[in-house]
Amino acid sequence: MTSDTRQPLLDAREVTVRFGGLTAVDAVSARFMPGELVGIIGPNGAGKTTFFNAISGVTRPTSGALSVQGRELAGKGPHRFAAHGLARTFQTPRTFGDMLVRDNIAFGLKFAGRRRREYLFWGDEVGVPWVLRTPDSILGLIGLSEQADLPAAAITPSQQRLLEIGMALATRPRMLLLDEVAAGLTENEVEEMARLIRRLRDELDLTVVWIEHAVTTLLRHVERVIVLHQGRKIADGTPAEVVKNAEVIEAYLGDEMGEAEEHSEEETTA
Ligand SMILES: Nc1ncnc2c1ncn2[C@@H]1O[C@H](COP(=O)(O)OP(=O)(O)OP(=O)(O)O)[C@@H](O)[C@H]1O
Repeated sequence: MTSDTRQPLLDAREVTVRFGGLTAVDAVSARFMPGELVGIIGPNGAGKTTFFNAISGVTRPTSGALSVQGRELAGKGPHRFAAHGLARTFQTPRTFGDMLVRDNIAFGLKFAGRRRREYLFWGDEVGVPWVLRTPDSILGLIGLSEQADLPAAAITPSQQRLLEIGMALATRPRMLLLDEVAAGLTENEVEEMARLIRRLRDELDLTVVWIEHAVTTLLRHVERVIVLHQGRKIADGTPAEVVKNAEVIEAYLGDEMGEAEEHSEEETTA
């Protein structure tokens, strides 16, 4: 891999999270550069969500360092991470069911509006990309315009996931952490979701980190993938590199990886 001398948007160094005697995340280091689309995979219980929780301030790491755009944030709460441009989704969408879809987005925008001036990445309101300015423009971006006036509880599970992404975008982040946003979706919906994620990254110049169980889909859409196993990072590279990694095959073998390899070969020969 070529070395990148720019400042990472997020730099995790030797991050460890222990729950009693269990080490859920074991000295994981990873750098996320501006504009990158990175996947995180690993078997159940590998520590993916716990790592996400650590890098978004939801869980305080037992040890290790975390800097966001050069600012040291390990030990700070989720609001500080959000104020520095991180937004995330959760495995179970956290939308407000009684509120209208549009008002759920407005709630996120209110948070962005309260952010202290020094943390405004777009300089000022005028610099905010137009697609992130109003609830309706955000709903248009994620394809939920027609559902704007429905209570959030009335929309389908796949639309709930889109809404959660919309709420995260409303905070006008620089980095978007997606935790299994394709879980429970049909194959077509998963592909649409993947296309949306790429488009958001491209149009908004976001850094996106995406955990997903649908490994084959993930590997087709990300440029880099990190593999966790028993809390440790066992691989970090392009999808083509990772699917050939002996430790990954051993730890995470399965039809999924074989299938993914076939796809990545198809793509490189296409
Ligand atoms: N709050 C907690 N208290 C105690 N143990 C926890 C807690 N959260 C996670 N764990 C444990 O930490 C380990 C890593 O869990 P984590 O949810 O991060 O894995 P994961 O890779 O996201 O798994 P999955 O793919 O099933 O979502 C597991 O053994 C889990 O049981």
